[in-house]
Amino acid sequence: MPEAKIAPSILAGDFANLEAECKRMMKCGSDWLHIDIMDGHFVPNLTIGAPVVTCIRGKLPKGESFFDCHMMVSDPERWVDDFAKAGGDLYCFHYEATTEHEALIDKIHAAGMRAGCAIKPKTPAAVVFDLVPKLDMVLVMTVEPGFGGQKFMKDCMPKVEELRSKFPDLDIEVDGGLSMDTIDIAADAGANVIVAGTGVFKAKDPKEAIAALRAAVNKRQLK
Ligand SMILES: O=C(CO)[C@@H](O)[C@H](O)COP(=O)(O)O
Ligand SMILES: [Fe+2]
Repeated sequence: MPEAKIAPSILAGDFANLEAECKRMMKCGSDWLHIDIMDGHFVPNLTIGAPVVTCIRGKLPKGESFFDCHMMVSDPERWVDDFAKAGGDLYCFHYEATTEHEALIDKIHAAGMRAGCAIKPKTPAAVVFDLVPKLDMVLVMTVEPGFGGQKFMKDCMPKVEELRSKFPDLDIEVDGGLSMDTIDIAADAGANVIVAGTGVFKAKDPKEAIAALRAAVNKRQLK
């Protein structure tokens, strides 16, 4: 299993102080910053677009911080070049949002980003099997996408187990409701990239929370 990566979701941070919030998470030991892009169409919520990511990137140089862009958008092809220019490192589109998966992955790679594919709770893991050789990451959603602060859906874990047993070296991300109460279940299933919004930003000590999430994933790797 690849190494643990902890990716705080800045959706749970203070949007009026994004620079400070991102830097705070980096100081607290985060590996990646998870940036939730919602278009009010693919999901019933609106967040930010490439102009805001460009501004954050201006404050956090490329190479020093990794932007994991979770694209909850219809027509994901449309934003690839904008997010590459904005400084995105990984462009994770939703399987459900397109029919041209391979072409989209090629486009993301041609733009210089890693390519991820996310599946919603009701989408079976098998849809991505043939895409995995081209993908850098699969994201198994553990809530219905659209909002932070929802309850972790344990019934998505068989999909993580299925993916991990078929693809031992794949980065498998889980997103939604991850905290110290749920991390062991996700880590045992085989997830190694952990998104946590509420679980980190609202923790008494975010640094401790990030370290504890990482320790839980690493403990599973030793089993
Ligand atoms: O993509 C999403 C929600 O759609 C997530 O990234 C959430 O923002 C994670 O927040 P918590 O569930 O950890 O509070
Ligand atoms: Fe997300």
